Amino acid sequence: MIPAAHVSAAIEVLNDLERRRRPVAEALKDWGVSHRFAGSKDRAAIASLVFDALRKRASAAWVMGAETPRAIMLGALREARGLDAEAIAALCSGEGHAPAPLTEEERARLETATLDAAPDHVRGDYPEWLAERFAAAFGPRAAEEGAALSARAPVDLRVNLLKASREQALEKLAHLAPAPTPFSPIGLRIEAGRGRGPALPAETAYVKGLVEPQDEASQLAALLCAAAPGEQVLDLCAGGGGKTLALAAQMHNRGQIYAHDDDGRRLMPIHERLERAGARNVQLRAPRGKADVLADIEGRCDLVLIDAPCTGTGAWRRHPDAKWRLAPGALEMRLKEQAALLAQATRFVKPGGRLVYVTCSVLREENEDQIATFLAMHPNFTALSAAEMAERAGLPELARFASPHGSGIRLSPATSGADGFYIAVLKRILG
Ligand SMILES: C[S@@+](CC[C@H](N)C(=O)[O-])C[C@H]1O[C@@H](n2cnc3c(N)ncnc32)[C@H](O)[C@@H]1O
Repeated sequence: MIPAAHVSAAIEVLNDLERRRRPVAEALKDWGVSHRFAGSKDRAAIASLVFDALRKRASAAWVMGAETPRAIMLGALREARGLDAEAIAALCSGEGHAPAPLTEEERARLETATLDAAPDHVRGDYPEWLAERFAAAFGPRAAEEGAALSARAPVDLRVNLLKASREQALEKLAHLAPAPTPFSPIGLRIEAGRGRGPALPAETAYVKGLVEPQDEASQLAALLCAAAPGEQVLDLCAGGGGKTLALAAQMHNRGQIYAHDDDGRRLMPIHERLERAGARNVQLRAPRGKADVLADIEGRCDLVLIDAPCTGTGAWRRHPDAKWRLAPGALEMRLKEQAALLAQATRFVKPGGRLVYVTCSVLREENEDQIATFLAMHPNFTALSAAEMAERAGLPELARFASPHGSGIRLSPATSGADGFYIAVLKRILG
């Protein structure tokens, strides 16, 4: 397929998404099934165009003065890919499988339209219903933060210290040109290209468990738990085990991690990941009907981690379709789940122990506000300052990311180059 045909195919997929309102991965898969002549490189090129269009949907539509899939794709070629009107016109020749030629208006808009008068949610490419919440979280930097959340994410890897040092992993992956991550002392970063990312599952360093894909912010969230060898740790929302594995390495396989999730299916990948990583201090505690599978660790944990279900607004670089599918009802639901999890977690923290609350959301309601409400209702817990959190983790430079809205640390692509994350460390007062 020629590049112009990729653009036509991307417009088709965007049409499908608009009509059927379903996840982008499903729409791309179906397109591949019904166009079997397209090879894997073509499919990757089309996916990349669709993702760019979703990243820049609002600004592209503003530039083009229309919200049709074609308008969004054309606008995104300019906004996400930096193509000028001439280059876009060359793609839209109308010949063969190329998109129809540009109309006069389309061409004029691509040549002259600007975002100067656009509201923040358009310049920052986030849904209008979140405009007030972004303003509350970021003030005058809302558009800048949104724009950073709509850029491509690099591929970050966490080096598994159970198996290798960062220097050794760097050497083994030298052909991918990784660089050390700026804040995580155990991270490697492979900058985002336009095509498919590195084929990690085929890398020996991955197969042998020397590295795990994990965004730097997620690595830092685990590091801020400051789990020590020998501790008793409950990972209450362990999911696929990203943080569990990071904690196991931090603890040098000593002590015990109990990995739980109320959706047992989510825990399934953990077995294979633990094996590959050589993590040996993890007990899975999957739900078993009505049984209280965590009863024996009540009041015994040095650390309880809540990697909470959230809106995922901080991870939009990786899931650009999710931002347009997110609905106010989902936020309400996540807020209730988070409050319930915080209350539930208190049962397991021993006096003097820590409760670490993490989200990949940038919204205050899910972060600082949630913690403020919790603290007001639980006077036996107190929040560590950002400086204390950073110091305890041996990462004093993270203190600069102290939240301006309350306790905890806030990371975001615009400020730290990593995904949007919020981390609060609460301590249970002795006695
Ligand atoms: C952000 S994900 C966890 C990601 C995981 N910790 C990692 O690092 O890969 C949130 C998880 O919380 C789980 N969850 C939601 N409500 C829960 C509850 N009430 N109790 C335990 N887990 C819950 C979800 O099933 C989901 O797997």
